[in-house]
Amino acid sequence: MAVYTHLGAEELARLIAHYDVGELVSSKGIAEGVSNSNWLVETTRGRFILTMYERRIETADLPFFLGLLDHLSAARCAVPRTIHDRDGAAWRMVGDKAVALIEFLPGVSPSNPTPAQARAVGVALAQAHLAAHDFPMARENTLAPRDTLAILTQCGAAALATIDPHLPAMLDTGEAIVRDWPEDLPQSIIHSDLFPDNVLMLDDRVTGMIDFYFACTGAMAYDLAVTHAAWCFDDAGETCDHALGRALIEGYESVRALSEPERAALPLLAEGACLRFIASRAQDWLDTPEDALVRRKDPMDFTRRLEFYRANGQRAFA
Ligand SMILES: Nc1ncnc2c1ncn2[C@@H]1O[C@H](COP(=O)(O)OP(=O)(O)OP(=O)(O)O)[C@@H](O)[C@H]1O
Ligand SMILES: N[C@@H](CCO)C(=O)O
Repeated sequence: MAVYTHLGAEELARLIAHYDVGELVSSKGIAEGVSNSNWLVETTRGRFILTMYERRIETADLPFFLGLLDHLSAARCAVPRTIHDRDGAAWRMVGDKAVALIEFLPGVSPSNPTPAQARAVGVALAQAHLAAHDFPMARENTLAPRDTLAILTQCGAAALATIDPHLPAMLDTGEAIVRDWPEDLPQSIIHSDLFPDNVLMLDDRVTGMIDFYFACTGAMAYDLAVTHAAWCFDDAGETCDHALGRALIEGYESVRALSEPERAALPLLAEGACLRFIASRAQDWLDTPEDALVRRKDPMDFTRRLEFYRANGQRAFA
């Protein structure tokens, strides 16, 4: 369920007429995703994704997010471009909500990634990091470890314990991560949420990295660590698939070699990545009623990953 707003046929046709994309033929709400409303729109000229920004995304950030898509796709990265309207605008308002028309890319998100697919994702991520170097805009990471620790602190130990008795321990672990966090690693614009469901693939080829709505200025090795945590475990985070991890990093380094400090920092960066998903999932869990239509994501899937990185250090990446 991710169509929060009803868009009538006439309203949609009027909206599409602002773009040079032919006439509206059909439209279908897309079930996947939880943050925005998305439609697959077909016109006489092709297929497009129409996104309506519902919550969490500030309109003031849209020039950054949509400009980044255009910048990366112009550099031939596997990223959809934004379709601009006849006046050149990357987004329009429908009532009080911003909407953007995005290039449709073929492909499906892998549910059981193979090493060849993980390698291809590593390549695509490194290409995006290099291509984003000359993107002229910046955006602060609002989910850095100190922010995510603040989210957990705000939830409070008692509320966290209602999710799982082991969750409050993450408050102390989070303190340690914040204390040791490296601030001087090489930076670019990073995706920072490159889970398999944000990657479209055809066989072993990445056809699209999507959902750049957490993209920000940050350490490139942190983005690789996020991707490792997101791709290389079973859903519950109980087992790390080292072959996937090796393939991911090998693919990344085939385009951009990691420096020694980046390699040395990977375990801690991965802990910070886990902390970020523990915090956002815990907050969403507490904010979402049990009987809501949206399935709540379990923060404990990432406490297990975090503990794995803590216990294994560099061995997690061998
Ligand atoms: N450019 C695209 N080309 C093809 N399909 C797309 C594209 N963008 C999005 N989709 C489809 O729409 C679905 C939802 O998109 P997305 O994940 O961006 O939703 P969201 O609500 O913004 O994200 P989330 O809830 O994950 O933060 C994707 O799973 C994918 O199937
Ligand atoms: N990809 C994230 C959701 C976006 O913050 C998760 O799985 O928790």
